Amino acid sequence: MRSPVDVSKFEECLLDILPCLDPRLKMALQNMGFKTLFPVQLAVWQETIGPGAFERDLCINSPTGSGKTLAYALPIVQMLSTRAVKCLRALVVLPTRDLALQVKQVFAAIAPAVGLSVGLAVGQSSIADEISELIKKPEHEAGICYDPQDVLQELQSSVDILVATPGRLMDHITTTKGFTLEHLCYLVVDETDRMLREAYQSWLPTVLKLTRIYDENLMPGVNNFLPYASGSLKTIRRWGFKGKSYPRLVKMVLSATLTQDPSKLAQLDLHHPLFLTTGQRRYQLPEKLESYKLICPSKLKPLYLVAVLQHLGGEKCIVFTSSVESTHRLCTLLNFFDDLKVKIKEYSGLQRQSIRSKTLKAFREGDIQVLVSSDAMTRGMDIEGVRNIINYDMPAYVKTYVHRAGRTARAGQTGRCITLLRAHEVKRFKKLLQKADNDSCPFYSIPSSSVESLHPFYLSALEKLKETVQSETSRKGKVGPKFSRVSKGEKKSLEE
Ligand SMILES: Nc1ncnc2c1ncn2[C@@H]1O[C@H](COP(=O)(O)OP(=O)(O)OP(=O)(O)O)[C@@H](O)[C@H]1O
Repeated sequence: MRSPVDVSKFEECLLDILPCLDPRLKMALQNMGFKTLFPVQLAVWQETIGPGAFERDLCINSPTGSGKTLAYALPIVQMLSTRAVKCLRALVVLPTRDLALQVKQVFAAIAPAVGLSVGLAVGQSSIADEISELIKKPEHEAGICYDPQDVLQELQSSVDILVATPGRLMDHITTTKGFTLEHLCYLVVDETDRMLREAYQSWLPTVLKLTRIYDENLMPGVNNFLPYASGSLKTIRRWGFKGKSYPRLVKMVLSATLTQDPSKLAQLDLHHPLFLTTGQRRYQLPEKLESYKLICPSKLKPLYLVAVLQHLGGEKCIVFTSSVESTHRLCTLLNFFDDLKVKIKEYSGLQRQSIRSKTLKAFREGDIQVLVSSDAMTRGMDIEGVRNIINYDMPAYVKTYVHRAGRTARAGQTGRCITLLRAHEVKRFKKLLQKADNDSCPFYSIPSSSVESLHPFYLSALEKLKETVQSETSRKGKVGPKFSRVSKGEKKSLEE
């Protein structure tokens, strides 16, 4: 960790000259429209398929939109392409369903080219449906009675690679017959700093325990986690160097704001971790991102926002607020501005997953131009064509700024991030940006006439909002609108 690899020293590399790339994967990448590997992808390739040969665990800190997903997906798929027997060998864990779905799509674009299958465990469908996707049952002849124990022995994984959220992963670990991590070779923890912050039913210690040596004398109780880990195929892990088990579970941990705190990283039990980072700073903004600030009086913030949206003229845009409540209220209010000729929807952790997925699809396809979002959208989401980010509420931490702003200016594209500030926030915002090595944040200017002309519409929109809030309140029975029954703790995690 003390001698990091500087990813900024790497250049993009043409697929044609990338050493050792399986030609089937090259074709799959070309079908995705990719001609080169990005610097972080080349750096990881060197440490995995290249001379590094997966000998060390990798900690990858690289800006948003720099292509971290393919950086880990490609070497894993290439390594597994020679596997003889299908079983679960790679596990990728992410904090949210939408993010897991996105990562699964990247794997699904390359893995079938070499005969590998990818599964998803996120709770999007019923557990029964998910199990039938993940576990293959033996085919038996009708009319013959089989010993249930034998049937259990024959359950097999239908997937080689699994992309999961921690909650559903734990469900499968504890209850799904035939689901085993015994053969796992690769573990990826994406958005690591976010994943380490929450214990999620001890998913990480459980996964690590299940991938070490199963020796009841040395680890009493380990078999309690393995009620159904059976099957005729066995992966024998032995004691290796310094008491580590062999074959070793290779780990890759990544984020655009990866922690370097050893006490936090220690939870991952990394093997000679190698740190790959871009430049000197922990917080790095995308090269072609332009940051702007817009100072406005507190009461007139919605007006300034409407003026900015008009100014952007229907370009795809995400507006971030600080909570699920303000997301809902702001989105409702914006929709009362009749002459704002853009389609606006909300996206927050408080909505049902089906609604969120529908909104996301419409936004991806361009049927919605503006998404008002809580921090549920902050991390990882990759949506083509988002050219603008607006921080309606100033982010409290530089990390939040980095992830929010990082929804634009991805993959070398340009993008802008406009932050609405009240006068007293300006100084704090400047300090926050300095942590991301950004001293240049000019004022975003909109003609005062465009704000003034909105006043009459604003008053009537506010009136309508008041009525809506009242009717939502009475419909829900009690205090506030639809969030009234969510506890403070729950709200915090929903906002993430
Ligand atoms: N080699 C490549 N050539 C062209 N485009 C690429 C390549 N690799 C990745 N991309 C594109 O770059 C975009 C960003 O990739 P990805 O989502 O993996 O970034 P990230 O570093 O994980 O970002 P974040 O930190 O926000 O999660 C995606 O749209 C992806 O399709």
